Amino acid sequence: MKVAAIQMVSVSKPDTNIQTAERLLRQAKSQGAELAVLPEYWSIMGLRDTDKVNFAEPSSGGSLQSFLAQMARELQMTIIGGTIPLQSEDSQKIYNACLVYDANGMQIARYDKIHLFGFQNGEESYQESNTIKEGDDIVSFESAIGKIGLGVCYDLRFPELFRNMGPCSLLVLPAAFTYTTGQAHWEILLRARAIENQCYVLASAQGGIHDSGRRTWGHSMLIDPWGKVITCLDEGEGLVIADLDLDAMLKIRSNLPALKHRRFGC
Ligand SMILES: O=C(O)CCC(=O)C(=O)O
Repeated sequence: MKVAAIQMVSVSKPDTNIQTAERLLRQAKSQGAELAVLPEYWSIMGLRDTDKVNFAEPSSGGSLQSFLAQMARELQMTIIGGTIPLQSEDSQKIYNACLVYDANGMQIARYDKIHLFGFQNGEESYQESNTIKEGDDIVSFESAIGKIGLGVCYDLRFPELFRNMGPCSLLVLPAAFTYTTGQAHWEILLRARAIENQCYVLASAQGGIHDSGRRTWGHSMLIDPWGKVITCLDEGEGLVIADLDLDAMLKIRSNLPALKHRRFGC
């Protein structure tokens, strides 16, 4: 199966971001992708956190959900819709939600980001819990290539989230890592998740300077179950695309059966 991760430098105008997402999804399809993932907050990343709340949709439907469903149906592709803001019980807070659509345009999974990013170093400060309501449920879904597990951005730092999904063929991570923390940790963490779970990891990022002034790290990539980076896009808009080789994954699991050697309770 050919999979693509789309990288964006989302601006403050959601309509412009929707046009960019559409163009890049069509490009992924034209290059043969059967599954594509958008980055975290692809429609609203250029906005300040407090303004993002105004774009939240009800979970029962809205224009971002219609767009994702329609693109999946038209392009006959599984679309992991990065994240979009969905309303929560608290009108001041949103869910940072990753919705998955199958090639018929049906929503088949929803994952709400569980771990909320907090960081301050004197120059930069982020506190997602001010505007985001955390999810509680670990989410994976079945596909033609086996189980696909979902995480969002900061979730990458919590290995137990992915372990608790059971063996997946592919972990997918829409993200918008900060430049500072991404430069230090992004690739290492992604490769660690691939190595310890002996599966593919597909990460779709924001990569550049946004209208809000925030700078993101980019480096969307696909990593194989041996921990090798197969393809990577440093900065700017675009996509990475590559084939998954499930036989190679099974061979790695058989040569080095670390998943079978787990000792629960030790
Ligand atoms: O974990 C990190 O260093 C960055 C996370 C992040 O930017 C986010 O979750 O929005």
